[in-house]
Amino acid sequence: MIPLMLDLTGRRVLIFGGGDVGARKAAYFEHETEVTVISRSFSPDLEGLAVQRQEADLSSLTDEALRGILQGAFLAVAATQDPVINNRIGKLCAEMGVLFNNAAGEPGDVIIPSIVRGSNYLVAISTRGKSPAVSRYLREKLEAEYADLDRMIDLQEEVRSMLKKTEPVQEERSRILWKILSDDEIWEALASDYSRARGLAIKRYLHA
Ligand SMILES: C[C@@]1(CC(=O)O)c2cc3[nH]c(cc4nc(cc5[nH]c(cc(n2)[C@H]1CCC(=O)O)[C@@](C)(CC(=O)O)[C@@H]5CCC(=O)O)C(CC(=O)O)=C4CCC(=O)O)c(CCC(=O)O)c3CC(=O)O
Ligand SMILES: NC(=O)C1=CN([C@@H]2O[C@H](COP(=O)(O)OP(=O)(O)OC[C@H]3O[C@@H](n4cnc5c(N)ncnc54)[C@H](O)[C@@H]3O)[C@@H](O)[C@H]2O)C=CC1
Repeated sequence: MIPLMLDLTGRRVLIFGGGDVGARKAAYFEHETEVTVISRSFSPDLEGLAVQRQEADLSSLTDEALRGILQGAFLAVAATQDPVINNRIGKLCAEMGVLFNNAAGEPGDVIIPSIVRGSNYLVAISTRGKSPAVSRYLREKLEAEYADLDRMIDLQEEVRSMLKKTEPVQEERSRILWKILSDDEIWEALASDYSRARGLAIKRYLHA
């Protein structure tokens, strides 16, 4: 398996099963595209999410009826607690070319990762399905360790464009950017005062 960053605009995502896990998966896609949750009951966690609901008892639906629901979908998530139902949806998705994520049952062709995000970056973490708790653990570590990453990216972007005008040698530009990334004092300053961090970077590495 390999990671891809997807633009889901205009693609339909379906979540089968509206329990706590279905609600978490729905929240994952909520701001990206149109999401419909199909279930016979709906968790309170779904309240306030911008998702459509469709009430249905999946075990009483024929394959033909399920195919009708899946028609035109880009990705489906099976999140009922019944692996038989989930796997059945997976089989139909495979036939129809719909991407499939299985929250409980035989793995589909998509894994939902843990995500660390800022306005300038996106990190997706997976253990290839072996230990979701480790994915979450790693996400929390990264969030704590790199709380100022957004500001470092801003600083790198700024210095990088300054260097392009003033430093003709590419290796030298790269060396300076790495120096800034490796400077603990600049990271420390970024936590509270961007302009001080920026000043330090310029003084130490651009006018050296
Ligand atoms: C394969 C995968 C399929 C998929 O859903 O795509 C899957 C499967 C299963 N997870 C289960 C349990 C837990 N899942 C979590 C948490 C998350 N699970 C997520 C993804 C994935 N979970 C995919 C693999 C990801 C990877 O490759 O690492 C995350 C990353 C994303 C998200 O869901 O949003 C999200 C963390 C988000 C965050 O906080 O950053 C926790 C921890 C917690 O909640 O504290 C627990 C309890 C502890 C534990 O069991 O580890 C069980 C039931 C096991 C049982 O019955 O005992 C199954 C089914 C099974 O294993 O059969
Ligand atoms: N992939 C993941 O990240 C995780 C997966 N799990 C597993 O995911 C499964 C779901 O967990 P929860 O959401 O906590 O369970 P839950 O029991 O709270 O929710 C299941 C939902 O599926 C619906 N449902 C079940 N059978 C149905 C049917 N025949 N027709 C229509 N709707 C139906 C129920 O109405 C309910 O809304 C469990 O097997 C759990 O072990 C658990 C934790 C994380």
